[in-house]
Amino acid sequence: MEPIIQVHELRKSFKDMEAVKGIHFDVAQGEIFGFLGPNGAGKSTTINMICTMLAPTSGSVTINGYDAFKQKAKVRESIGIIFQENTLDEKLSALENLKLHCRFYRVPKNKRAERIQEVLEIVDLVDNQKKKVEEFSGGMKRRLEIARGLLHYPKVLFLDEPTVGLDPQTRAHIWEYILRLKEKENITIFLTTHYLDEAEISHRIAIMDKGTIIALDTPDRLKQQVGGDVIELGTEDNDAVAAQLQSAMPEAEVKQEADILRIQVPSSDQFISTFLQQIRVPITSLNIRRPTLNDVFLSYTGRDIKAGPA
Ligand SMILES: Nc1ncnc2c1ncn2[C@@H]1O[C@H](COP(=O)(O)OP(=O)(O)OP(=O)(O)O)[C@@H](O)[C@H]1O
Repeated sequence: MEPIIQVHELRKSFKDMEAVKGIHFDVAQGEIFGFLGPNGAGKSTTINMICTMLAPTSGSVTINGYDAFKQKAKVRESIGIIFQENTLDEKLSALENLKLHCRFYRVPKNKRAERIQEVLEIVDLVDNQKKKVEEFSGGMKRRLEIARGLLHYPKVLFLDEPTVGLDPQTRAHIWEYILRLKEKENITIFLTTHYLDEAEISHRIAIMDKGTIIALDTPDRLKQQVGGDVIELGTEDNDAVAAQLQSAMPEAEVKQEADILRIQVPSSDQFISTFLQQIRVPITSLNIRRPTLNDVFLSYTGRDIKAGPA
């Protein structure tokens, strides 16, 4: 089957600043595609081009078989976008918001009522449809936005930080709804998030940095590529231990974080059997674990995903 999104040699310059430097990737139909990167990496610029909102400097994007730069209307019919900021009309009810959007997206008149109830059901808002949006909780507003993004039967849903600012329980619920809709409508999901535990849900993850895609694979394979074990060590003199470690185990990747050393090694065995005993300063904490997506992110970008621009 043809990929639903095909991005080829895509570039964008703002004056002499090249924000996107000739990137390539495909997204398969029905895939959850995670798109990660530190602030300023070029993610929004890329998404805006894919969604027809920004003209590229060069390159091509095909969505659902349509050229994103020559067949904008067709592409817009094929996609739903859930922005970070609330774009609902707070003075209207949920139902009125959805009706308005149906008109805007030209959902056929005879299908509107049925489709509205379908999407309300997916996000569990049937009983609240007559309430004004200003009376909704943050989680309910997000769910309504997701419902609205689905009204016109899009093939691809762009979710930009779908759960930002929500509490963990509401975040978990939003994900239940997103997965439910994936099951019901076999939609492709293009996801950006700064929550790496949420990115785990992706079939594949692309990591963008400084205008290029620096890694693209399944979460498991990305973690395998980082490989080995991650040791988090706190001592009373981290600087001295870091220097000692660099000469004793040159293969170890050592990063100083707030009050710990984050050490990546092919295997923790040697570290435990020899190095740990050589440390002459008191150890305050020790944790050994397998790499997480955050380690993948750190290893590729050199930054924590929650950190600001380099
Ligand atoms: N309209 C614009 N004019 C000039 N420079 C821009 C414009 N839009 C983006 N940039 C620059 O392009 C680079 C990429 O920005 P972009 O917003 O795509 O990054 P991002 O990965 O989405 O970051 P964030 O996670 O913070 O949203 C940044 O250096 C940004 O300052």
